[in-house]
Amino acid sequence: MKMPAVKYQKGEKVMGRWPGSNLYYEVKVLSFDSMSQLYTVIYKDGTELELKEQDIKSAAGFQARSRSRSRSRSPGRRRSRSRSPARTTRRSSSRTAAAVAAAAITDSVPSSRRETRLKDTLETTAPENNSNNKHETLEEKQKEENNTTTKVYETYLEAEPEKNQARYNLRRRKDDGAAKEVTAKPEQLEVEEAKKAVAPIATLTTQLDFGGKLGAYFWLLFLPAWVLFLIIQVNLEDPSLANFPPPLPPLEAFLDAQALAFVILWIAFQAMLYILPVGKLSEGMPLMSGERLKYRTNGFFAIVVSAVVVAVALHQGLDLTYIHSHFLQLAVATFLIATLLSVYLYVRSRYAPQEQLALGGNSGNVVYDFFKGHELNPRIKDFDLKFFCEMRPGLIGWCLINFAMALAEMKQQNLEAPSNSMILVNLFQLLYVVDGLWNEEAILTTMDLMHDGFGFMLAFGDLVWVPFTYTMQAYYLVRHPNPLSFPALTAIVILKLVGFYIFRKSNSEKNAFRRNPSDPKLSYLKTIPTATGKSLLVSGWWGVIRHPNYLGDLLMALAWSLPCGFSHLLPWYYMIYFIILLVHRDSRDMSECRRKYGSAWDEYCRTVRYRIIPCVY
Ligand SMILES: NC(=O)C1=CN([C@@H]2O[C@H](COP(=O)(O)OP(=O)(O)OC[C@H]3O[C@@H](n4cnc5c(N)ncnc54)[C@H](OP(=O)(O)O)[C@@H]3O)[C@@H](O)[C@H]2O)C=CC1
Ligand SMILES: CC(C)=CCC[C@@H](C)[C@H]1CC=C2C3=C(CC[C@@]21C)[C@@]1(C)CC[C@H](O)C(C)(C)[C@@H]1CC3
Repeated sequence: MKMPAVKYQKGEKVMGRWPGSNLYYEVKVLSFDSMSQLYTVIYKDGTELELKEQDIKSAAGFQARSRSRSRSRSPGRRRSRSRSPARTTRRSSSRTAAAVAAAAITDSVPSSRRETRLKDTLETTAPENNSNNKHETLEEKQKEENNTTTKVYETYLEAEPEKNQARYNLRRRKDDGAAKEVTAKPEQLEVEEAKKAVAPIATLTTQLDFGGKLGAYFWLLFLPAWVLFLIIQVNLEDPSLANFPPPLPPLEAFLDAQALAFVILWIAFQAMLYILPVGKLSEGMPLMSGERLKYRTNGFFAIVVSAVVVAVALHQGLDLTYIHSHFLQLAVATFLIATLLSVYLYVRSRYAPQEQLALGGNSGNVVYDFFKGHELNPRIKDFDLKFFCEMRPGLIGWCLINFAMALAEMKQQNLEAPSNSMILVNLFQLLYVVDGLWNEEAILTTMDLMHDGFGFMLAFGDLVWVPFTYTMQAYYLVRHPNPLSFPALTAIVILKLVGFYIFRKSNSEKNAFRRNPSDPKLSYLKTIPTATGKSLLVSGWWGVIRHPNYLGDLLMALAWSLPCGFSHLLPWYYMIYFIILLVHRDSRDMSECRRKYGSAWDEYCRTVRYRIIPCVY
């Protein structure tokens, strides 16, 4: 069989396209892999990538074309015609190819800097294929108008993020040691290569979160103990810390077969609602492999059906105050289930294919990996365990428990209706959950779904922590009434609504942008392109602070604790925990984004200086 000729030879200097952009840089061909039909090239900054032939142009042809086209262009353009990437580097020797790509900035940078950067973009653009021609026409226009500049350029980049992902090997060849050899048939190569492109490498996780291996031991013991402590302490007549430690109930009081049966029934019921072919099938964000998973986003339907079923059961004489009187046993039963689930998740993560693993959770330490979780989207057929656990039994269970606490309060305090404080806590948290389920699709662009492995931390968090500690305010109010004056009530409601508005608007803005960056409704937003092909919002909510959604969430958390008054610290536990959680989450996210977006992220951080509270933090 005659082998096709290799177009570019080893050592040859050619122009290689930078992944996710239309920028071409001088690169040297290192090798050609006839199996995958990919060239390994090295950029001037030392980056080694694998490129397809169509993303390489011969240097001579590239310059000739640039020159002839430049002649017919504006003087500004002509002046720069012979500029090579090398010259770009000379002007600012520290700028790498990645940095230049990332710095093809938007309207947000001061105009002088913008011009300089725009030049980089224009001068290195190749005119070869149709899309490039389209690009170029747009650029010409931009140059003439000189005000919308790279916005158009960027829209073009963003229009094809998946294509970009599939076409480049973003993995540095230098790190390639652990990659498997390609043994697939030629027709499979395209897909296999796309998968290989950004698949995580089977290296050990070295950067450990949550206090590392020792931290994992600590959290594994502390988190369940803290839940038990809260439940026992808050139920004391005087839950103040002066009564710490609370008297421990006898061991047999922790376990209750009936409570376990209720929990299993509840989870099974939610699982049944989840798999019903009702509601939208939403697409998740592209995975490392380029694939997009489908999720049944019928959470709102699930909570409505659950409410109807609970109402019918109440009508039939079900005593929901059982939840209050057996809170401890229900929590222990749920903890057992979460632990079993985590063991299952740990075991299956050991057998999961490379491309389905999260970056973390592979430290080699069983306890740490069990705690952190390693498989990104563990599924049984189409049943997504992480999505289900995060959005259903715990979240809807939270509302059920709150409602049960309102009934228990009426029973305990001989009331005809729940107190105002209890009503506020119930309504506020119901709004939070219903909103989360109504906008269920938005969870697909959050950190948990996109980056974190599913292990004990999330399984326990979703199934135990959320329903049994987020309900602490309602649980507290059952035995510790806190009457509210009308002005206090009004102020708390306003605070909740302001927080909710910020939370919802900012989450929706990011979600809409991530789903369709070229959505005309978002065209007013300024963005920073990054070398990955994705952009970062730098105006709108995400231009005010780096985590506007956290700010809204924190204001809401404040509104949930205020109805409990200031007599005790425990109903404020959620507020304190949430500040710690979000500050830690923000720093985790910062490191992750810096790793992903490099200098573009630094540019974002320089532009948007504050993390969660404007002008403060
Ligand atoms: N009640 C609770 O217990 C909890 C509630 N939450 C809430 O859940 C929601 C989701 O939170 P979380 O997942 O932590 O984080 P975010 O929804 O804020 O997601 C962070 C990701 O958003 C993307 N991003 C960051 N900055 C920008 C930008 N400028 N432009 C575009 N995209 C950007 C990045 O991902 P990429 O670039 O890869 O798309 C980043 O990794 C929040 O509202 C939070 O308050 C969170 C934790 C607990
Ligand atoms: C201490 C410990 C075990 C922490 C685990 C953290 C989890 C409890 C939280 C991580 C992210 C969460 C989110 C929600 C609930 C809490 C957990 C699971 C969330 C589902 C609540 C409802 C919101 O509308 C939300 C969908 C935005 C939110 C997403 C993140």
